[in-house]
Amino acid sequence: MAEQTETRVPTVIVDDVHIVYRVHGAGNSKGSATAALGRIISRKSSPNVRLVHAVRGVSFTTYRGEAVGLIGSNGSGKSTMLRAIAGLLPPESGRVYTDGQPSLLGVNAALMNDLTGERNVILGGLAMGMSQEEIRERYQGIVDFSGINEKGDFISLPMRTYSSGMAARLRFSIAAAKNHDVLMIDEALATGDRSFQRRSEARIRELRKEAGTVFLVSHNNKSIRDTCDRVLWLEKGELLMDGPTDDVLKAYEEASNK
Ligand SMILES: Nc1ncnc2c1ncn2[C@@H]1O[C@H](COP(=O)(O)OP(=O)(O)OP(=O)(O)O)[C@@H](O)[C@H]1O
Repeated sequence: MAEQTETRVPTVIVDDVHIVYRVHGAGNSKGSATAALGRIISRKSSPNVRLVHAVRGVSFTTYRGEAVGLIGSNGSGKSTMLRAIAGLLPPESGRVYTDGQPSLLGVNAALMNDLTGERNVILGGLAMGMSQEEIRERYQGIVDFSGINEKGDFISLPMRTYSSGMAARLRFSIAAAKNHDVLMIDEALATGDRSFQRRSEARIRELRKEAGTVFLVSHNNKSIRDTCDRVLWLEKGELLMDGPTDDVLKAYEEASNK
């Protein structure tokens, strides 16, 4: 067997990435369907398209076993960056390389509100590529981890009857049931209560040990401090700082207190 080496294995390489949103119908004039069709045929862009340059020339590399926090004020480009890593947004220029398929776990992850929690666990598992067998094996673990049934049999009720915290907990539990190459969590921890936050932080540490890279977007500096060893600070779409958690949070806290 090959000897254990100290080489670091890259999981995500972001190389000078720019991301631009095109917002249609941003002007005052109304757009009709025929006008839009005419523009498609003539290949002219709409006069009312506004460009939002959300990420501006960001580069970094992450490695296996790292937990990386993304911080920055509202609208600084954190969620956009994660969506680009997940392959959901094409960069305007630059490249994103990933080892394996990254999974994005947002508080808005698509679960079906009219279906029961139970059905959503099964659908979520299938969507992540788990087999029926694996889902059956892990089902009880997912429900127990989420704590949804602590106050009664909620798992057999439709998701729309859940509080936003309960729904977020179930989303996290489904996603955390699988070992991910790259797991990205957008504010998921902020919504659970204290004991769930502790459980999910512990699970993030486990996921890290199981070889993946974890990204965490959060406005809660304590969550970042407790889970991440490296932090990227984005501001106005630019990478302002990239370094050890304590150094970056110190600079960030100083800047926000000004
Ligand atoms: N779908 C979209 N269409 C157009 N512009 C968008 C869209 N989503 C985000 N933006 C813009 O891109 C910029 C970055 O937004 P993003 O959501 O990535 O920021 P964020 O750092 O995650 O913010 P927050 O901390 O508030 O969640 C903002 O200027 C925002 O207005």
